[in-house]
Amino acid sequence: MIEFRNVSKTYPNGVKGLKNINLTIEKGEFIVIVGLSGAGKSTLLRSINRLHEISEGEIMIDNESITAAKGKNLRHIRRDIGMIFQNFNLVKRSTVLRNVLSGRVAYHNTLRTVFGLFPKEDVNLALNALDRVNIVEKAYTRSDQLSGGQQQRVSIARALAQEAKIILADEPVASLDPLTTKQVMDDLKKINQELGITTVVNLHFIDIARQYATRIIGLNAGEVVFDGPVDEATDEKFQEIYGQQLEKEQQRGPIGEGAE
Ligand SMILES: Nc1ncnc2c1ncn2[C@@H]1O[C@H](COP(=O)(O)OP(=O)(O)OP(=O)(O)O)[C@@H](O)[C@H]1O
Repeated sequence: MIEFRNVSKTYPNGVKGLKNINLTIEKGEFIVIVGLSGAGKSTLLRSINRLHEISEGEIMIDNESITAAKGKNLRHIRRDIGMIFQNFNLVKRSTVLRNVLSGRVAYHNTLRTVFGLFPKEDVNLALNALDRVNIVEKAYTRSDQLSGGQQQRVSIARALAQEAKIILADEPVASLDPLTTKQVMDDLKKINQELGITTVVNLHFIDIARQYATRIIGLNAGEVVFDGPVDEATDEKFQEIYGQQLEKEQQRGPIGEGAE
């Protein structure tokens, strides 16, 4: 469970990224956060694992305050949280397997992992993770030889190898075409359903959000302006919330059918 308690974030230049956010995200939910550019989606997502520090309030992960956590305790809470980025964040010159194994780093002492000495169980875990996202045959390929969609699947496998209980995905499909978008979103949904991993995804596009989310949270200017199930997140509702701002944003069409 992730809990935001009166969370605000003010950037050093005075911009308010988040304004008094109160939210509870239950285990196993698939949350999509939507909002226009600058609404605060990244700030909210990245505050969960403290990639961004909040200015006020507290964030609880399974009833433990990550806001107050330090040192080993903080590392342990973070170990349970996998992160997926728009640009994949892979070591491009390393093999796929090595990138996935990096999800195990937090479980071992540094020296061992610097030399790539992962136990056999970790290698099996990494290969299983790659199998789950259907690219195990790429395990020994250099990451920069993969397509964007495949690289994003490697980053999902890395979060699986990490044995994350929560996955945060910050615009995971923003650099991908519609077909690959579907494959990556399907993978995220599959692991959410099969493994019960709580998933929080930032997306720019409401129609993709509606296809995958169990609950949609809408942000505007750092505030929660919508929080509800998919069937309440209608075009009319979003028109009412975002009004003319929405019309200026390009809406992406539905994801193509027939992808694997
Ligand atoms: N490092 C920073 N310093 C100052 N202001 C920032 C910083 N990062 C973000 N902001 C501001 O905080 C607000 C929220 O930004 P954030 O990146 O969270 O929005 P977003 O919804 O993720 O937008 P996008 O979809 O464009 O990524 C914006 O007004 C942004 O300009």
